[in-house]
Amino acid sequence: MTATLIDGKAFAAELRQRIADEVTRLKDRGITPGLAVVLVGEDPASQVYVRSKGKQTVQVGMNSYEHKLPAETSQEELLTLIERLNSDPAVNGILVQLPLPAHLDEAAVINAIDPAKDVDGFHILNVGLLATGQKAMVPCTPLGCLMLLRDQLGELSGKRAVVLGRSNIVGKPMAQLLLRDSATVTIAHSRTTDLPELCRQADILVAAVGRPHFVQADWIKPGATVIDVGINRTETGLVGDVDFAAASQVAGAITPVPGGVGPMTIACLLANTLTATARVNGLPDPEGLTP
Ligand SMILES: NC(=O)C1=CN([C@@H]2O[C@H](COP(=O)(O)OP(=O)(O)OC[C@H]3O[C@@H](n4cnc5c(N)ncnc54)[C@H](OP(=O)(O)O)[C@@H]3O)[C@@H](O)[C@H]2O)C=CC1
Ligand SMILES: Nc1nc(=O)c2c([nH]1)NC[C@@H]1CN(c3ccc(C(=O)N[C@@H](CCC(=O)O)C(=O)O)cc3)C=[N+]21
Repeated sequence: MTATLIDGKAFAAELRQRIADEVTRLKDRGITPGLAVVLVGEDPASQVYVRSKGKQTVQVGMNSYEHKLPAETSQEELLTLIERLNSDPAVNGILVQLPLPAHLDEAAVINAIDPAKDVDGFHILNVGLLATGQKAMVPCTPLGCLMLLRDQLGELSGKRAVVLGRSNIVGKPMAQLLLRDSATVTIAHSRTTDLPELCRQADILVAAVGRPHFVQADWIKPGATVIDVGINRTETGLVGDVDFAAASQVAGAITPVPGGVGPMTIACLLANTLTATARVNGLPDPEGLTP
């Protein structure tokens, strides 16, 4: 069997087009959404993402504000910037690129962001709102994965889903979204026993582990839908957490790396910025951009 390729790049391009159309409508009312991205330090991979985010923000007609701070920035300086962005009406979304340098308190920084501008959905208020089924800002990567899964499968209700990874930015919110769609969800991690056997029961397998080619073809239930979140840089280039070549002979549908979840993450960041802008202006949520 050869799996259907889930084209995240094309899906993300369509999503950005819809966002651009909505931005045009907002601009007619005198509203231009603005996204502020804060990068502390000079991590080369982070610089690439931030540049790419800034470019796509402008392409959909939004204002992009980039704040690049030196690696030695103090907690106080960073919090002062966040306070300034919180009270700036031109800024509708704030993203602080993670990971932060070790001397900074990541949780304190995230929780200092106005929850209404928290387009990453990492603030404890948004985490709690999502967990209790209330209107939240939803983390971009899991939201992008959910969109791809719904597009591929239609209905997720009753499906068995296994999420590999329990991070606050991918694994846990992914599990919450799948649960909200009434999938039967198992979260696996480094202490999980009999991982291959567990994965073989999954109709939906989401891999967010951060290890190249970790998921083997014989862990996959024939016909399953496989979402590969992993971004791993190796000598042979960018690879996911799934052994793609072998897995695509077993899976029913699978995302590639690159060109799968990655582009969806950035498109969903713009979607969240649009949603935040609509909400702060008392407008209804834009159609199809929220779970
Ligand atoms: N495409 C995109 O847009 C994005 C991609 N990523 C990528 O996704 C991947 C995961 O990211 P993130 O969640 O931040 O990573 P983390 O390192 O925070 O979490 C990794 C998770 O994988 C688990 N894990 C590690 N080793 C094993 C193992 N041998 N067996 C089972 N579970 C294991 C860890 O378990 P434990 O908790 O027990 O340690 C942990 O829960 C990375 O490759 C990252 O680059 C991340 C964000 C966005
Ligand atoms: N506050 C915060 N929010 C994030 O959402 C966040 C973060 N910090 N820190 C880092 C991770 C990682 N991440 C990616 C975004 C896009 C691609 C992406 O577009 N990838 C392309 C390839 C890009 C390339 O070639 O390097 C693809 O998969 O096709 C990947 C990874 C967001 N993250």
